[in-house]
Amino acid sequence: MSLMSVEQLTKRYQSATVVDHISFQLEPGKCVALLGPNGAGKTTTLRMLAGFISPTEGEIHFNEDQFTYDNRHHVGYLPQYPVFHNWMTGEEFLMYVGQLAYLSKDEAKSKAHELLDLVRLSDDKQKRIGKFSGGMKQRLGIAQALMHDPKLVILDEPVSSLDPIGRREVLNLIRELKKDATILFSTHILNDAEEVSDDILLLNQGKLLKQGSIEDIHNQQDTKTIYLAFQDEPKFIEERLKEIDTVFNVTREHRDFVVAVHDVNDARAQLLTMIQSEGWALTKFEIAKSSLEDIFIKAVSE
Ligand SMILES: Nc1ncnc2c1ncn2[C@@H]1O[C@H](COP(=O)(O)OP(=O)(O)OP(=O)(O)O)[C@@H](O)[C@H]1O
Repeated sequence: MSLMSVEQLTKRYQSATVVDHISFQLEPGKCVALLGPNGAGKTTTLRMLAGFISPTEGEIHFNEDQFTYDNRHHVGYLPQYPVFHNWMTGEEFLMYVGQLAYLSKDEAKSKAHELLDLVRLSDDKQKRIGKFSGGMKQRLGIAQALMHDPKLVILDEPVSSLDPIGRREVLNLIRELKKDATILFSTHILNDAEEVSDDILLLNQGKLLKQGSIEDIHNQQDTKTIYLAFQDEPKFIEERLKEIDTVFNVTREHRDFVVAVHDVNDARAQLLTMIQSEGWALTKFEIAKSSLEDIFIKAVSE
């Protein structure tokens, strides 16, 4: 059963529709990347899901069997530009956030220590936040989003402003968090999405262009390429490969035959059957994936 269902979610500002009837479900335990170019509507979507702004139309439901009241109790949120009290220490800040979430002082202290440990800031817990690096602040921001044990953790561009080291630290942390929580994070860095997320939502001009697992989205591409190489080049190989229905083009790249196909699963089965029955000595069989960047650019430009 899904953790959250979003139906026809829409946000209009005056005449501008910035989120346009988007529908999707978030499955528990998944890490989902919300992708889209600048101005696509990512922050607006995340702020509606977190309960900070109201939709103009549409609905957001948490699984009703588990939750019955205000969604905000179940969502932890890291804004794109988090603001801290720089004169506080990391520990003080987390305890303050915990008390705002109705934890007792003792509960807040113990949760703060647990999370400082998780985000690897225990050694810096007495340091003023003003002296933190960008990566440390972002990790503290993630810790504050977890203080009330939310079911869903929403992170708005958690790595975009960080240097490579800070980025790596936060990506590692997301990878760890996804063992226990459902995570939805926005980014326009496609490698990051590919590296840590299970599913993606691709938003452009307020519309959801693609959604699903990264693997499914790769597989949905219209065409695919399979690279083949053989120990000894079989005779009339190009003509023979073109006999397969789903193969629509064969070209050469050095020793490789580059086989363009419509349906990769079909092509794999038929190519391997042909190669085996002909006894051709195969030395390479490689399915080239379109990168997420290719898919993103194609979807947005269409
Ligand atoms: N309060 C508002 N009033 C009017 N327009 C708004 C408001 N908030 C956002 N917008 C507009 O909605 C559109 C989507 O903005 P949003 O911040 O959600 O995009 P985004 O995908 O998060 O972009 P970025 O990657 O640049 O942060 C933009 O055109 C923005 O100008």
